Amino acid sequence: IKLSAPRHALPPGPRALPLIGNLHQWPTAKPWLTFDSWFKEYNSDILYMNVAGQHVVILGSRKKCVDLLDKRSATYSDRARLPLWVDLMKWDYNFLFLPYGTKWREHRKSFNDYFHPNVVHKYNAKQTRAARMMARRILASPENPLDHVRFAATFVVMDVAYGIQIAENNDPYIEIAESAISSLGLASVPGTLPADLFPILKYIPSWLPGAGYKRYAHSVAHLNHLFATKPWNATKDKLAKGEASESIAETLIESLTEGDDEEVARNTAAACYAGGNDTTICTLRVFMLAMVLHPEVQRKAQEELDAVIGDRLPTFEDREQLPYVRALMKEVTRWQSVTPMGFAHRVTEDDVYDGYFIPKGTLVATNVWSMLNDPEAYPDPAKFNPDRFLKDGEIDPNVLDPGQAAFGFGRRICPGRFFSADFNFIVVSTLLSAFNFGPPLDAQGKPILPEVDMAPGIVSYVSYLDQYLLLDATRYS
Ligand code: HEM
Repeated sequence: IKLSAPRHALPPGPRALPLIGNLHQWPTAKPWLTFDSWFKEYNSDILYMNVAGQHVVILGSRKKCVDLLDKRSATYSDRARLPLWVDLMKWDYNFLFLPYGTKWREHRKSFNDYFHPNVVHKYNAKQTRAARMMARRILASPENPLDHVRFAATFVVMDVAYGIQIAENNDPYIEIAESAISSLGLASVPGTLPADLFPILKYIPSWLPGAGYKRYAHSVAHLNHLFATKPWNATKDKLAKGEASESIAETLIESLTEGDDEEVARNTAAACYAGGNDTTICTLRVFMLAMVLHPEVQRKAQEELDAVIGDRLPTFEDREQLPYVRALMKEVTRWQSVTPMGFAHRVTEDDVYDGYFIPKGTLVATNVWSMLNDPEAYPDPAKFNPDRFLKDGEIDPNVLDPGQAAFGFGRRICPGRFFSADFNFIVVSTLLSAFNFGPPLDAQGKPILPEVDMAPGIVSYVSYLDQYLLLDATRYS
């Protein structure tokens, strides 16, 4: 007699209904907060939901993420099948969306060649130039500093990727890229769009009522195609004329040999903008929000900058001597994560973990917010407090670096994190050296403070910051 293997239970979670499972309970507004409360309610840092037939596991601790996504990465590194984004919107040039396999591996390897921690220093000169350009632009028109920060983040990425120096206004590449990127705002978390949950929907003809999103998806596909090809072809043309300046695209094009398929090379350059632009801008928005709300932190960072570098603007050589600024950046990453649910992985084999069954095809979401707000790792987690990372004036190695959760896990961990840390350092230290951030004042002279509100999205951003942010340039000389 063949005995069947003992059945393992699925992880705990809300009770499911027939057919739709937990679809009706899937949280849409700030899902990371709902999941955090469920971890407590079910007394478990691993939860299970069935979203209309799709298995979803939500992890709420770093240990669980490391155990599964790092240690079992051979089976936990796939991505959700996202037909709307990948097949219809043609986001597949961004390897974030590619399924685990040869094509993803080729893209990842090619990208790593240019973003490895040992090579990113090559971009420091371009990053410093962009930060200084930003400071000059703010000085010339301080009304909306966020625009200048966005410009700097975009300028540096286009310069590093293609050697293209974008125009100050109405740059054609940026118009294409921003329109395409904004389509990502359509969904809150991967798997929540109708066509992602029900792949059959992608076959609905776009003229049917209710299928407006499909028409929209076609227009995004066109923009995505233009974005992946236009700056790449422009670099090729310049190279042919001997006019190309140093860039990742230039090196990639030069290394292509007759008959090579250009796709991986072209997508490597395009992924710099696609992966890095919004995340960087949103992180810098969190920084500015924190400065408006916490003048005492701002003052402390400025005192450190003044003591270490005096009158000039900061450079990368100063970084080691600026522990408070480094701690401040860690706290920005932790306090309001711009990727509060990371980016879901998919399991490619049935698995058993901690006595629970995790079926093949499960989407594994990482509730990064819970990890970065864990009071054991970070006491009084809601408080913005860079000092939590310091001991005797130096970075305390015993406090968990928030980057250990904020940038994801395993083989899919963010490959742009070293570049991002460099750019954010030079922008933040330049801004703090040159400007004071503060809120506007009401008629009685009282500060009008912004709310801490992170809008849901694949990349979450601080809402309503613009009208609460004032800069004064009295520090600039
Ligand atoms: C504060 C800045 C950033 C944050 C918080 C961030 C966060 C993330 C996260 C959470 C993931 C998914 C990891 C996972 O699946 O476990 C990811 C993937 C990725 N990031 Fe970043 N990122 C940032 C900056 C950047 C930059 C500057 C670049 C490019 C220069 C970049 C390029 C990518 C790419 C290409 C992937 C896809 C990796 C893959 O699927 O194999 N990111 N990032």
